Amino acid sequence: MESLLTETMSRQSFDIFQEMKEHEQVLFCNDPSTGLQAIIAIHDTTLGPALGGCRMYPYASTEEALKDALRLAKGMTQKNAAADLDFGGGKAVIIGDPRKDKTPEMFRAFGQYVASLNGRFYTGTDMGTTMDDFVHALKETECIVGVPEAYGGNGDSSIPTAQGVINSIKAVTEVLFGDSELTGRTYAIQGLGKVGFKVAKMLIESGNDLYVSDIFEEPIQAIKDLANKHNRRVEVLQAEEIYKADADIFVPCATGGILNDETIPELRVKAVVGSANNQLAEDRHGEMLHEKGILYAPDFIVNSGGLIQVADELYGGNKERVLKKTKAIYDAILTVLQQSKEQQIPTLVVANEMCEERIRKRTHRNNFFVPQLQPKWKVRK
Ligand SMILES: NC(=O)C1=CN([C@@H]2O[C@H](COP(=O)(O)OP(=O)(O)OC[C@H]3O[C@@H](n4cnc5c(N)ncnc54)[C@H](O)[C@@H]3O)[C@@H](O)[C@H]2O)C=CC1
Ligand SMILES: O=C(O)CCC(=O)C(=O)O
Repeated sequence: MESLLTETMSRQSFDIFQEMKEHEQVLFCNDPSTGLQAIIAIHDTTLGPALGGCRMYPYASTEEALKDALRLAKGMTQKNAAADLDFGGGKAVIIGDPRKDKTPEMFRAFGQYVASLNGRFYTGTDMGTTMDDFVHALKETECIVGVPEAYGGNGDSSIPTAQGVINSIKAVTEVLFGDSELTGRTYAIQGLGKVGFKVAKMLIESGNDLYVSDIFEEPIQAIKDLANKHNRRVEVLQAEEIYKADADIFVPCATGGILNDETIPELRVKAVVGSANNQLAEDRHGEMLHEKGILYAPDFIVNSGGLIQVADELYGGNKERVLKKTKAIYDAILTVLQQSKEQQIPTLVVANEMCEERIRKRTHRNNFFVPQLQPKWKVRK
């Protein structure tokens, strides 16, 4: 907080309300006793309480963390609308190194801040956090999702997220090659974490060789071991080399902003389909991919499997319902790709319009007066 204020004062150009633009609320959480420094961003609650995961990342500055939280929260409004869920967009970021700085107390403190929002924000895992972290937060608030099955939840949300990525790859191969076969294509996977590793595993088990990259050695070793067991080959690329991989499909499953002015000219793939949130550095990069003839499957549809599962948890949890909705990601991606082809416009434009239309229609429903609900003030009958 202090560093944000210092930055704000020293750089006249930084205006927090300008940064927030259309966001409803931002909560800065500072708990020196546990070392917690977090930002909760709520973008839009027109469709319902905000729902979105919590990322832990060693941000270089508070400004960088704030920008990430704001952008991720906005993406959740789109993702909830795209998946036809009655929730709004929000996201949290914890500033710190997930490999060194986590403690149970930190997540309990985080849980208290979530509780203070009194049902305006539900959260769970994202990059750098796991279900175990949120078991601590759950002691302070019920507004936690992606809860382990042993605690009555739907369990690991990265499983349906990975399944949604696979379903999206099938839709893309249908458009590229005329069938939805996973086998016989080449894939370049960036990031072998909770989602990326599962995607890589499914692709190896379907008989594919892979290009992969990660910044840590353990997941690389684990995927090599798995590939060996299945007689498949994994070629490990340095972080920056993954963009130049001679593959059919690039599967980004790590950080955002990786499709930008520097990387797009390097891409040799036919399509980009991955779980990473906010893959496009800016919307105009969707256009750049379109002009280059690279199919871009919009991230907020591709990676909506986890959200579908955690939202379902709040309605009592039903695995069949989740599976059915996760399968529908295939149809949604296929529709976006087909419309983009027919209308000769970028896939992002089609997907954004689809979300805006849903929000417009549902905003109208939310405005409808329901007589059983008590008005906030006393009204004569
Ligand atoms: N977990 C989920 O269910 C969902 C995740 N996502 C998004 O998918 C992405 C991955 O999420 P998780 O797998 O949960 O995160 P994770 O933290 O479990 O894994 C991320 C992996 O990426 C690696 N990595 C980080 N920077 C890298 C770089 N520059 N190059 C290569 N590898 C790098 C990390 O070492 C780690 O292995 C994130 O953008 C997240 O927001 C989106 C929807 C749901
Ligand atoms: O997948 C989750 O656990 C929460 C949903 C989310 O934050 C996301 O889709 O980015």
